[in-house]
Amino acid sequence: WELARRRAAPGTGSGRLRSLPALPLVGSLLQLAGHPQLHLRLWHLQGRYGSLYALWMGSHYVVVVNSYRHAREVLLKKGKAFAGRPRTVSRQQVSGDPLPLRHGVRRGMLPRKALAPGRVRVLSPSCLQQSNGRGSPSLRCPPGRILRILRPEGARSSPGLAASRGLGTWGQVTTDLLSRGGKDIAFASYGPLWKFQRKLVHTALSMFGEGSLALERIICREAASLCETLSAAQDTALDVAPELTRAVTNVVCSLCFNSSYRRGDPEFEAMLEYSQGIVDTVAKESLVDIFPWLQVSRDTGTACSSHLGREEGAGMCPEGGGYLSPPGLGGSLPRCPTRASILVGTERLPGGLQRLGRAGAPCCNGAFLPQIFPNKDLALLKRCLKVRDQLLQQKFTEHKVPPGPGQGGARELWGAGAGMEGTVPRTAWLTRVPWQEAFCGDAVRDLMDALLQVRLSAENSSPPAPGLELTDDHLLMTVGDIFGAGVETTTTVLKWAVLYLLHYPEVQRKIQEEMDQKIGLARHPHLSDRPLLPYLEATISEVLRIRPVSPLLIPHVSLADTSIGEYAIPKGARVVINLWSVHHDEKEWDKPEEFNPGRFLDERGQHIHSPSPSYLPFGAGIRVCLGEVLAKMELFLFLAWVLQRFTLECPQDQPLPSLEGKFGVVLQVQKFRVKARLRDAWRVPS
Ligand code: HEM
Repeated sequence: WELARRRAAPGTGSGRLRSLPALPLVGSLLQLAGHPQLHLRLWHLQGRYGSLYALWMGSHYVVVVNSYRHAREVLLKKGKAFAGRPRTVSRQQVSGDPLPLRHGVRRGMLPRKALAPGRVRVLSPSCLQQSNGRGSPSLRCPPGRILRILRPEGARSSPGLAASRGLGTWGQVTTDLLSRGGKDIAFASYGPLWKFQRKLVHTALSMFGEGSLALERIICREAASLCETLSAAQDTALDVAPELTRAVTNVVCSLCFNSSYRRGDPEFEAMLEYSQGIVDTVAKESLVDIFPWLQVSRDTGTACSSHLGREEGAGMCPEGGGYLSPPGLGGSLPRCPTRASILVGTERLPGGLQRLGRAGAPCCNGAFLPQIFPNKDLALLKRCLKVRDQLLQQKFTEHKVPPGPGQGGARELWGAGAGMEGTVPRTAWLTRVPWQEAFCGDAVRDLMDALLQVRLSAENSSPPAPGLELTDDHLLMTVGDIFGAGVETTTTVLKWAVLYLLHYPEVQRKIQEEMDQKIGLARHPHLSDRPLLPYLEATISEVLRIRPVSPLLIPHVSLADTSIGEYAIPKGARVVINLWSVHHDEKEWDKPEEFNPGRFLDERGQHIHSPSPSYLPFGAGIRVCLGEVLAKMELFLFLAWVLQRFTLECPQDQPLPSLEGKFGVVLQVQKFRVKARLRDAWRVPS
């Protein structure tokens, strides 16, 4: 206990934010422990610390925002200053100076073969220790080659020091794995590349989706298929979760890959499984995120596109901690004794330079602490990501090589479903036919095509725009993001909506009455019916309020010294917006615990409006959800189609399912079954 101390929050006097007590190393973990619902714990803590307070997650300084006033300041007024995301590694280009070494060997003692050009090399932490803090760690390489070592942002020396400074930006191991170190949109740091990716997806979404009849047709096709399934399972207790997931997945799949799944497709089953694994493990502020050195590297590396399929370049995959053996190298890579290798093969740099080395992302964290604690969550996540990456890679390759006349494209070459249970197809064939030649940019059918086309035009324009270099990883992670962010969120909101309709049959009746009056039975609902169905719209809004699918948004990070209210917020602080608190604030909402769609309607019940500005289900400002329009289209059409035909009921022999969520990367619904009864008007008279 003598070691116990209160860490001082930054700022002075009245400008100092109240902070939960914190112990060295573990931070405020003891105050948060034992409560699986982090958003509720943070909500309750307001009683003692006020609506804006700080805490320590291990060495991370975290500011918790529980009120709309402060959320608005973070997201809207100072959106740019708070637009960062937690990161594990940063890219630091090497200068030419020798690496200052604290322990271990000096530069001259590095194995010579490790620096030989054109060779794959793996340096182990035992021979290369971290910098002692004097600038970027660097090594002088043979001419024309650059050795690059990545370190966590802000980590100047040891994690201990970072912790004592209090603002260590030791990052989210799980989200870094998920996004290959932030090469996606959701977890990428604010910067020109992130802006570029966001703009690309935004344009592609408007091209293929939002507002276009094509997307409405896709959603309606899936809604019809969902209704068929409900019809076939009529009067039995059905787990609707996989059906809703399939419907939403198919919309996103059509958008991203111009393809969809039938019921029972093994690829779809694999996808369901890996998605659940990711939801169960990512971004729960699990121990491995707080203490990255808790992870164990195993040989379960995920396929990293920048190394797969290249004749040159191989080594340890940064994401998975495993080794990749590319064609020609025969898998005979040296192993790092501590399995925390940091260097991998070569990578092209603009200007013909070759870059050697890539951090074993979270594996090394620049700290090279012994990795001795097994971590089940992490192992599960890596397994799931491996499957996801194989799938993404397969789709990616298919898009690069579209089917020629009489060909089934890449899928035919490798066989349908290839890659899911086996290994990712090697790209030896691709190296013979450069994708740039095979890719048919004229027929842009989906998001993947659109991204490839941008990439192609960027490659053709010389010199490439600085800082806007889209690698294969960026493309894959961007599409992966749309999948990750687009499927789980929308499906979860649909599940919550069904659950609330079971609890509130009078709400369901009112929606159906409204539909009967305004649409009738002679036609299907369309998007243009939205203004005609305000009660359905209000119900969707109330579901999004009472059970925000992303109760803590995605953590933001301050990019400069700034402030919230009168409190100083230092650069690098993580800012968590507790959307649960914002949506359940009694000062903003009348009886916030009550499910009452009517609160979103005007006095005449004909127009939808929010009674309080304290409503941010999609976030706001610079980092606002990219799929808000698409998600709202899906929620409206799926619910309208189902409720036009079916009445949803709780199976007689079962109690009403719980309305309590399970905190995770989304606020999950507990498993439940539902009976979909065909409404009388739809029954064919016998
Ligand atoms: C009902 C469904 C959805 C809800 C409630 C939702 C909510 C959110 C929230 C709260 C954020 C975080 C904002 C922040 O950190 O400040 C977010 C980010 C994001 N969402 Fe959604 N989302 C939904 C559906 C979608 C869909 C369908 C897509 C894709 C088409 C999507 C793509 C994204 C992306 C890419 C981000 C990251 C934006 C960035 O960091 O710049 N979301 N979403």
